[in-house]
Amino acid sequence: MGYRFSNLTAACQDDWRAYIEHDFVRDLGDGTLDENAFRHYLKQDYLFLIHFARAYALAAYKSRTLADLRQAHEGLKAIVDLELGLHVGYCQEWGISEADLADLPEARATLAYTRYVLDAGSRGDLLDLHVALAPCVVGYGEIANWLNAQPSTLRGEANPYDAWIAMYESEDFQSAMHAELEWIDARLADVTPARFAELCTVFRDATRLEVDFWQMGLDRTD
Ligand SMILES: Cc1ncc(C[n+]2csc(CCO)c2C)c(N)n1
Repeated sequence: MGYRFSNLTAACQDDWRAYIEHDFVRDLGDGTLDENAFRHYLKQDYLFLIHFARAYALAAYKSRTLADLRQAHEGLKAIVDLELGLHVGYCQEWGISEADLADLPEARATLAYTRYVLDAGSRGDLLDLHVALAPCVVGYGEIANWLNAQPSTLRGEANPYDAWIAMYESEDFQSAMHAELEWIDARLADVTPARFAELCTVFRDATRLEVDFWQMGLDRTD
């Protein structure tokens, strides 16, 4: 008993490192990532964000307290009112129009990951849902910090992906990540070992699906 978020990453260290230090991430950091791989990722990420917004709506439905309901509402609003708009603008800078995004076929890796999160949350409680979302929310913050610690990472105009790194290292994003960590830490503090084992499975599976999402970008698979 007395678990914390770090016990989840420790329980699936190999999968977690494979996600944080994926070749897609390394190439993005040193600026060598194939531009078409990045475009493929950006397009699929638009669909990912839409389903992620649905997951926050599911979190609202699963909330037992006003505090949890407000948190889910904030997450949903952030994606629908802010992040999707920013994403569409960012896609345009990469030559992807709104029309391209509107009739995009969903890649298998996007389908698998997003529906897995929604299913883990539907089957379980609010903690299962947050644990399924955590590789996304916490992982991208950790990736930005990991990239900044690598000597091979190139920052500024020399790297076409600099804006991507800047987004996830930003204070706004890092503080949202810490709020999520605190929420999960508080709930993990009193779960039983059997319950923790269930949550580890959810966390590991979602992490593996993040790895597949990066790989989909590199391979440009549908
Ligand atoms: C495959 C994939 N995984 C994670 C993120 C990052 N992300 C998406 S929504 C969100 C929560 C903040 O509202 C975060 C951190 C992404 N873009 N694409």
